[in-house]
Amino acid sequence: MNNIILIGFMGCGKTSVGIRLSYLLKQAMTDTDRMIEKLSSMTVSEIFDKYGEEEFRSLETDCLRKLLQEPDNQIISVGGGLPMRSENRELLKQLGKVVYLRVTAPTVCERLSEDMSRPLLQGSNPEEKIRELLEKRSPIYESAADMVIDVDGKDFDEILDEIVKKMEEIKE
Ligand SMILES: Nc1ncnc2c1ncn2[C@@H]1O[C@H](COP(=O)(O)OP(=O)(O)O)[C@@H](O)[C@H]1O
Ligand SMILES: O=C(O)C1=C[C@@H](OP(=O)(O)O)[C@@H](O)[C@H](O)C1
Ligand SMILES: [Mg+2]
Repeated sequence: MNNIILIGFMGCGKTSVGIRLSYLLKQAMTDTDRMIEKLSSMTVSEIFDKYGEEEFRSLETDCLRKLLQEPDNQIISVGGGLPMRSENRELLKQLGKVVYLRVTAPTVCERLSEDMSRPLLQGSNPEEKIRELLEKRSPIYESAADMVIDVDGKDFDEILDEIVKKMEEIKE
């Protein structure tokens, strides 16, 4: 399929870049977190609290299977942990081109230190958790990606420009 899928760590900008890319390219947009919240009538935090992370991961897999049945040419932003399941990485490949928005820990800390909506960062030492998780996940994001965009210090327009240019390059 020809979707564009945005992956990367929490706070790298998947959802906000996805919205802007969808507007720029005039393509529909789906965010898997929002899709799960809509289908379950619960927030991501409520799902983690009530059913735990594994159940949330299964809902993410369900989302990808549903997206395979939906119209093509969408922008899809996924949750930061979704590519950790190998089954999900296979589904992402089938769905389209995977764009990894690569971010460093200091930028994530700056953006998310006050944020209460990400259950995995609600412990006593979010900075340490961010560094730990980022180190563990980075090689997996890289292995799942068709292209990598470094996002630190870049504004949305710069990131969109890079994505569009690199998409054209890999089409040729
Ligand atoms: N390139 C950027 N420049 C400035 N702020 C950004 C950038 N990308 C994301 N943000 C901000 O960081 C926060 C997290 O972004 P979000 O799109 O929710 O990330 P993700 O979906 O990857 O977790 C939001 O407040 C968003 O506005
Ligand atoms: O990295 C993760 O495991 C998660 C990332 C979140 O999405 P964002 O990456 O959009 O913040 C959301 O899916 C959930 O809180 C778990
Ligand atoms: Mg998001």
